[in-house]
Amino acid sequence: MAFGSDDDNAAAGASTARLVVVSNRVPVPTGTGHKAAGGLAVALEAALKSHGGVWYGWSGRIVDGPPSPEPEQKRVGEITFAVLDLAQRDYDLYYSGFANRALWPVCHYRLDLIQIDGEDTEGYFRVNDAFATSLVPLLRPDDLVWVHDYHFLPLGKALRDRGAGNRIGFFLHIPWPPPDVASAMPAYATLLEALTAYDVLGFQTQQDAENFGRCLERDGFARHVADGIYETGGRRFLVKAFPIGIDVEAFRRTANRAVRNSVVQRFRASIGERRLVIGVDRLDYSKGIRERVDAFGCFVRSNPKVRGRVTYLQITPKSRSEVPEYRRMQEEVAEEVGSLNGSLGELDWIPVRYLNQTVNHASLAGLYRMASVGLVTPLRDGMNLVAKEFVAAQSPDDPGVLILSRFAGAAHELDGALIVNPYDIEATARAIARAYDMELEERQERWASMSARLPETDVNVWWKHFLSHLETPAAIPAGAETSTPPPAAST
Ligand SMILES: O=P(O)(O)OC[C@H]1O[C@H](O[C@H]2O[C@H](CO)[C@@H](O)[C@H](O)[C@H]2O)[C@H](O)[C@@H](O)[C@@H]1O
Ligand SMILES: O=c1ccn([C@@H]2O[C@H](COP(=O)(O)OP(=O)(O)O)[C@@H](O)[C@H]2O)c(=O)[nH]1
Repeated sequence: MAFGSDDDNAAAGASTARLVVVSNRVPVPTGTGHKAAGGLAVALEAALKSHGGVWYGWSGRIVDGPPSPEPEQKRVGEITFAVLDLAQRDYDLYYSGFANRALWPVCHYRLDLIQIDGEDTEGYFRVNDAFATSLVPLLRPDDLVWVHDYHFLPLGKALRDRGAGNRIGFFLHIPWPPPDVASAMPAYATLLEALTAYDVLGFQTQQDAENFGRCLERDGFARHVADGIYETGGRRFLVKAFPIGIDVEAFRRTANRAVRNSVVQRFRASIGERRLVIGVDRLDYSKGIRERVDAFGCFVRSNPKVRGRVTYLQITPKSRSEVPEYRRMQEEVAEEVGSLNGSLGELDWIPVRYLNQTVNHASLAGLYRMASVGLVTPLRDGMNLVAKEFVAAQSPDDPGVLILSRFAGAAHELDGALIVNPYDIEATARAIARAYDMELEERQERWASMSARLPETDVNVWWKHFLSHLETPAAIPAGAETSTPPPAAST
């Protein structure tokens, strides 16, 4: 089956329909002079500004009593931010429970970490229903609705059940595994059936889109009709890869200015002439941080000449700390770093600088640019924007080398990186050594090929591309229809 032979001309995004974006986190402006935080938030804000619209989701607040069913609304320019509070119990079941202890591990191929709990499952569907019930009165018949991520898999179906006839799209920011792994999800059949209610289902990579298509076909949830188009119950929908990216020009500009950034200057002074190896990740078991620390240790042990001459900076804000698997790995990583610094460090040299803090983009860009090596070695990752930011931040005259896990979505595009299997500690250590010693000419060649690819998935191209497909029902070219009978449905 083929997914997304590309009609990129469609990326014009000429729609005039109003847009309704739904995501768990909503960057509600806090005051005057507001600026959205991350690249994704900035891009979705740009999409909403160009169409006018509503950004709907969780307020970020947890309340003691029952939350109001009426969304709190705040209009800023062309965008209305509409958010619901969550009761503590609903947050525990829907977000910390089902989303982050069942869906997240399954989608990241970690069946050993999955927690299946009937109350979490019930809570997840109930919260999705509650979000749908409160959204329906805000919808106009012509609105385009764009739902984001694993928190809201059944939201489209819940909206349809409440009468929404709109075009509704869905984008999954995390991987979608093959059928044998995906079917370990609790309520798998209910989730898959619910997903067929969307008009467009977007994934980070071709592989994720294909995995999802195989789930649909293997278990009889839908029939493949042609080129990513599926059919069930008399309606058709599109399954396609829409790889996300960063705002390339904005990030390049930030990096160019970053030499003057005082945080970056202070850091430079503190490491002196030492070479910099950098990692930037949320503290998540999917990011492979422990394996990476081990690989760095192995690199130092097998290359005595680098002792005292290199600093590995790992910037790692804590994430989802209320989830036991995250708390456990936070302790494990801290222990690993402590043990490595204890055994390899010297009176005047600490090999790993480990920070549990969020660093802003302006400083990050400067740190990426200063680094000789960028370590992006997740065990599994939907895309990984850090990899793209690292490339965008480099100076063409003296670019650093990206070491990239083959299991990050970004590895499908950034072929100039040194691609590694992050489970193989010694091989990753050898890649660090190779990057550390790489000649300028090879570094420039590798960087140029990656840099040239960044604009293809620029985040503004990404949202225009997705919306152009959401606006226009997928047409099947004459003669392209397949005639495979639908496989028998399983429960
Ligand atoms: O909202 P949190 O629970 O604090 O988690 C933060 C976000 O993590 C995930 O990010 C993913 O999206 C990135 C952009 O598409 C992608 O590059 C990365 O590979 C994914 O892990 C999650 O999908 C978001 O919903 C969370 O807000
Ligand atoms: O201290 C930090 C750590 C991370 N980030 C940003 O958080 C995003 C992480 O996105 P990615 O796709 O790499 O992973 P996710 O955390 O979404 O799984 C990137 O834009 C990073 O620049 C940041 O601004 N400050």
